[in-house]
Amino acid sequence: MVELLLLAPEGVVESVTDALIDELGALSASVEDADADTDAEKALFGEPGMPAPAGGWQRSRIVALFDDDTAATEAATLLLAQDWASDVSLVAMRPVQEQDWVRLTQSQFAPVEISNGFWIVPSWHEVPAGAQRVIRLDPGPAFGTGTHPTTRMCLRWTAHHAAALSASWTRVLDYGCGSGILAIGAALHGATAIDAVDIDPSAVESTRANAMANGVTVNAGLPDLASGSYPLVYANILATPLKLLAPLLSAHVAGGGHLVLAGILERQTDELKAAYAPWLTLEVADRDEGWALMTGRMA
Ligand SMILES: C[S@@+](CC[C@H](N)C(=O)[O-])C[C@H]1O[C@@H](n2cnc3c(N)ncnc32)[C@H](O)[C@@H]1O
Repeated sequence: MVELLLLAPEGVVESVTDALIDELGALSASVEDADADTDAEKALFGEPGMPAPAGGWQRSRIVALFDDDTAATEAATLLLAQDWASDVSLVAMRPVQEQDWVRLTQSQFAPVEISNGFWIVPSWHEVPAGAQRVIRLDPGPAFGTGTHPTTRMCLRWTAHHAAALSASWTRVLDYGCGSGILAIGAALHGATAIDAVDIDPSAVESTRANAMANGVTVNAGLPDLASGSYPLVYANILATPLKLLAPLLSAHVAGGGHLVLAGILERQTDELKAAYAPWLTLEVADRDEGWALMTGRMA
């Protein structure tokens, strides 16, 4: 296979990628910030709920993959002949080494130990010796493989509190379930009635599939599914939505129940504490790679 490396200004990036894929036979086209890691780099995405600081990168690096030399040459010639593409430049045309992409991807996801004997293990790996509780999970479209510190902290909290909190496992809510990993982790520690909700329908599907693959029962659906109060509520989202969701999430925590929040950077903990103060007192329960886990108990 052969790849074309192109540079394009903000205004034409979409037209270039559309033309490459729809008309010029590219097998794929990826777009990156051409100024990444330089002084010219500008932030593009803000946090959810905040306006994006810009509509696109000033200059994008586009990498388009073709079957062979002839297809790549023809595509480059046709593209660069368009008058709307006069500011697009061809930086390189180079052969791409054939790779075993499946093997390469799999090699990047190793088993993760959450706490003593509690593991997350991709389906293509042997279960490590000594593992007592195992979540079998492969990377998929939904967030939550166990490699992110926010997920790991929630699972660690689950493992450390399972024995002391057995009364809380009767009803559990995983709000923003992604892959369903927290719900599955709770089920493996004895939770029985678990609702897992997400605004993204593909996350709901992933949660259902992953729960089934792990042989546990999780009731997954869109956020409307959450109803009434739960002795234990998890929400690993991000600081801005967690602040907006404070009244709703607090209303779902039963008297004496626990709220476990993640997706919060260490510098954001005071804001979160203030947002939840009308309902409960949040404290930092764990820290990992600049992220904080905050928990609180309803009076
Ligand atoms: C960081 S992922 C967490 C996934 C998983 N619970 C974990 O701990 O790895 C956050 C998830 O929350 C979902 N989400 C974001 N905003 C939401 C909202 N307002 N209501 C429900 N789900 C939301 C996203 O679609 C995403 O799947």
